[in-house]
Amino acid sequence: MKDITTEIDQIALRATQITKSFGDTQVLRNIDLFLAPGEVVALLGPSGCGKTTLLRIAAGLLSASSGQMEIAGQCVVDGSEFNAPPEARGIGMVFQDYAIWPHLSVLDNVAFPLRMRKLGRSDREARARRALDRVGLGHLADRFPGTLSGGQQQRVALARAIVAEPPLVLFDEPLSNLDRELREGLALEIGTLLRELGLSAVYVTHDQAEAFTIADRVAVMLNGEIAQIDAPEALFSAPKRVEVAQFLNIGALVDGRLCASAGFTCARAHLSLPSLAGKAPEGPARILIPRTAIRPDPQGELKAQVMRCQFQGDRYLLHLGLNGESTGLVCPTDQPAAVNSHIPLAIDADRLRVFPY
Ligand SMILES: Nc1ncnc2c1ncn2[C@@H]1O[C@H](COP(=O)(O)OP(=O)(O)OP(=O)(O)O)[C@@H](O)[C@H]1O
Repeated sequence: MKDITTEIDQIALRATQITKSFGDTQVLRNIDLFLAPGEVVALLGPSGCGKTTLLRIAAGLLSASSGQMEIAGQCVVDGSEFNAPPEARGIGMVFQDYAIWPHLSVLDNVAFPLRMRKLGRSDREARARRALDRVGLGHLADRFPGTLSGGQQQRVALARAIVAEPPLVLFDEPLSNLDRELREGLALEIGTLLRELGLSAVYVTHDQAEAFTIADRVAVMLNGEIAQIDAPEALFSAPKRVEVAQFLNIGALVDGRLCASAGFTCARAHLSLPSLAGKAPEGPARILIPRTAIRPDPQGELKAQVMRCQFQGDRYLLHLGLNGESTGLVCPTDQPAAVNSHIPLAIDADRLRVFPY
């Protein structure tokens, strides 16, 4: 492997201009990605956007068509010619299907990466027990995987991935085979564990809540590109592209016009927002009204139509539309509202985003 000794402590992963094509189809387009040590980045995107392909290139399970990649200062990918094998990368991996060996005990499964590194038996076992304790499975060390639940098997895979405290752990939709409640709990635990151990990780998921629970930064992948990478709060408050706002379902997108005197107007939605004057060049524009920017107000400037009124036990959630079209806007209330009635909403102009065409 080519050894790049400079910056070894500053880089967990650096991908530069990675591309991947299968035949004539390009599935990754010029991916740049940087992870500092101890950082957790989620790759979030719809099915087919290239998340798993990028992760498999980082794991050494797939070669890139072009570009470079370094892990902990070592070059592991250089164009299509050089692709270091997975075992030479020193990374931990957790997959959707657990990938633990049924013929080995839980303890031996977890100790396996240490055996590959030729550690002595007592040292291996002590470290494997510590890793199992960390994931709450110390009492199951002597059991075999076939006797464990799905959630427990995934904890074994997690313990095995962290036992050698690798410079990078790769997760490929690790929770998607588990039921929702278990998923939420385990996502929180994985996030906490990674932070306690100071491990760097790339975490592939198509579940927003999971990505936001686990990651310091979330890379939204669309159509083979990283459309935006930011902290979860920044993605919501300042999506850089319409497509990112749409994918994250942040709120309603309204098409209209911006002009210097009148601000933003949309005749179809009977909407006029003078405060947006000067926020972007004059001309056709699209604004994003985030869910967090609206609240019911009798004097409100936006008249939204109630498309659905959903009882949620402790409150009602109104699903709102404009001109008979669903918008993605929702509004919690204490009182139910009739479907097709109109409610006035006040808009917090500071939270609006303008996307010029
Ligand atoms: N070995 C392959 N040969 C041809 N095309 C492939 C191959 N592997 C993946 N693809 C295609 O590359 C694209 C990206 O696939 P990838 O599995 O990376 O997507 P993904 O974002 O992880 O989706 P999902 O969330 O459904 O797993 C898809 O269109 C897929 O069909």
